[in-house]
Amino acid sequence: MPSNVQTLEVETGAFRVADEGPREAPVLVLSNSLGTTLEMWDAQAEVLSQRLRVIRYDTRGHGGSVVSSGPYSVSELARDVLQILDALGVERAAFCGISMGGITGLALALAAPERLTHVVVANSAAKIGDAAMWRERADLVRREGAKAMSQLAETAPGRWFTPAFTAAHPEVVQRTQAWIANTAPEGYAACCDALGEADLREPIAAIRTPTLLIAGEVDPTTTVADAQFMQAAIDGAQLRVLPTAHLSNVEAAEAFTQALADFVQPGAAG
Ligand SMILES: O=C(O)CC1=CCC(=O)O1
Repeated sequence: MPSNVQTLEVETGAFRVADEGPREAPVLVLSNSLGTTLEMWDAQAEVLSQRLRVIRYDTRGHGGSVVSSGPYSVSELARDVLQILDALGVERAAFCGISMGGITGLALALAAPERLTHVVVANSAAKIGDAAMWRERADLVRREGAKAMSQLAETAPGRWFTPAFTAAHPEVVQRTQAWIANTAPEGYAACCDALGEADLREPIAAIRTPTLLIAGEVDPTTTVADAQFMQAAIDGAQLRVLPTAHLSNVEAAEAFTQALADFVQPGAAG
């Protein structure tokens, strides 16, 4: 469970932020995936906030953060991160994002490399899916509202987890389904707009921030091949593949936390 949760009012809106761990420690920012909230990072925050200052936030359109009307863009999502860091007086941080959070990390590493010590891009891609699919999903959610969010929640386990994990951990899976079911339709749709428009396949070659890519072996959405493409494009990027589907930080929480700690600050996971 997150502690020290606050609503931060910044120029670009109000953001629900949890800020945990020693004030003077190096900072790690955690950024959620589409249809989830900062609670998705509970397992990582619990361990890593022993030695790092862990700042997590609900992405625009999600959880308790601002739901402005769309379309959003990944540049806008990256700008929100900078506003949050500015408001908290943080000059430089390591950034770890999953899926939508991962492509936000790529945009951040391109727009403001001087603010990042490391970037971890999990279960993501330089281009996620295709524009037509995201347009269809955004249209459906805008048309059907809460009914579409319930449908997306019902089908989420098939995208997010392996069948074995879903069968073994129904209570964890149900908790994640509640996040998406409760996401504001316009916030969700506006993030789909951002994903449909984002194509960083060429720009990422300019990234010089130390980069770790994490992929899920059987992720149906952002594949190992997507991660290998990024690894080939980004100088020195490392790649870890975990035995998971899309939400690798939930499905393989311990291994994910260890990989993140080993990269950002060896010893931070004990
Ligand atoms: O479709 C999903 O739910 C998976 C996903 C795609 C982008 C993201 O952040 O999550």
